[in-house]
Amino acid sequence: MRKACVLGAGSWGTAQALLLSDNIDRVVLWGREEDGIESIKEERENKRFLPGIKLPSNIEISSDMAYALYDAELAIIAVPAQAVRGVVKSMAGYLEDKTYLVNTAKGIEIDTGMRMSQVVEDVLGGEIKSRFAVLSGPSHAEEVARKIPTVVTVASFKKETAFYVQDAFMTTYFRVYTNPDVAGVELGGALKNIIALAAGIVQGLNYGDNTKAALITRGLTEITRMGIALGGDARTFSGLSGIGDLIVTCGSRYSRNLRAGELIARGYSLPEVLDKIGMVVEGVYTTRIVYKLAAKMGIDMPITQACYNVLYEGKKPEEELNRIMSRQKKHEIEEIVNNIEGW
Ligand SMILES: NC(=O)C1=CN([C@@H]2O[C@H](COP(=O)(O)OP(=O)(O)OC[C@H]3O[C@@H](n4cnc5c(N)ncnc54)[C@H](O)[C@@H]3O)[C@@H](O)[C@H]2O)C=CC1
Ligand SMILES: O=C(CO)COP(=O)(O)O
Repeated sequence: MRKACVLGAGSWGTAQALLLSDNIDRVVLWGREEDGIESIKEERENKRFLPGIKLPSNIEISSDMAYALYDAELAIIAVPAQAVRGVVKSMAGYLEDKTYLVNTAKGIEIDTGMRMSQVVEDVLGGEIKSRFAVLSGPSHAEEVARKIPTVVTVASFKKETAFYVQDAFMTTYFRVYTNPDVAGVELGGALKNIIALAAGIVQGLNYGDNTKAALITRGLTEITRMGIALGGDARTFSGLSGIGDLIVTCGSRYSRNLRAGELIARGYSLPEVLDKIGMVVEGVYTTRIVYKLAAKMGIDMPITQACYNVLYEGKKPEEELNRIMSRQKKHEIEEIVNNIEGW
């Protein structure tokens, strides 16, 4: 009998348990007791994070990490990025040699600037790399749980691991592509959340579709610039985990980062916004660390800088937008100009 476990009983963890339960005999959804594990167990529904979706009988609910990981061929990490190190530390004693480990958190560790694969390796050691993968792409829990066609990417250092994870997740409504570019896939998923916050801010200010389209497009330029500098392949940012995720997160009514930006533009303070959303808003943390990394590395990231100023320096969104619009004139794509003599 095949067994998998999902660590993190929020919206994405619950949606992934549902997804895996279509392909794998037993799925254990693990969460902390304070996350209402007992009521999820009794009601067969995660009313707080994924209301309206009943959990099938092959999903077990547990707050016992040893039980969740025992004999599992696959373990999924689905907690906020800043909690990944702690969760990986607590699973270390129970993770079996045969278990594949897949991270789905989209973020960068604030204290270290590490990507999630680096955090996992830092805790578990280099041997984990051959069994590790990252799953990312445009995929809101609310739609996946309703079996709405969704397409994502799995990246791994090892081809066989990527193929294994692809098979484990693929269903008629969930299609998975493979990609060897772990850094690129991770960075696309993390950096798009900053742009989603900015898109929410312009939406909240009642600017039009022109502004949003410009922000998405220039946001992709910014993501790609930093993504390459941190080790990603430029082509990955034109894929599902790059522009794909950017499109969904800047347009979907389910996007937490987009909604958070909107509330900020309407004058709510950051703590009020986080309280109102009630789920993790990864872009708030990613903005902080990426702003610092960009300054340290000398990388031009005007949208990230504007987000940082609004979130952490008390600057007015309208003024930040004005500042971006009136920067010095530029070519759209430097690389094209550099290759044409006389330009
Ligand atoms: N919700 C979605 O549609 C998607 C979310 N993701 C990513 O998945 C990650 C988790 O997001 P969501 O499930 O949406 O967040 P959420 O806010 O819905 O749930 C997070 C869960 O993790 C738990 N948690 C927090 N700290 C913990 C810790 N130290 N130990 C154990 N559990 C802890 C929370 O109590 C909560 O149950 C994020 O990085 C997000 O970007 C990725 C793709 C889609
Ligand atoms: O990454 C996600 C969907 O792919 C979820 O993040 P948001 O809810 O901010 O869009």
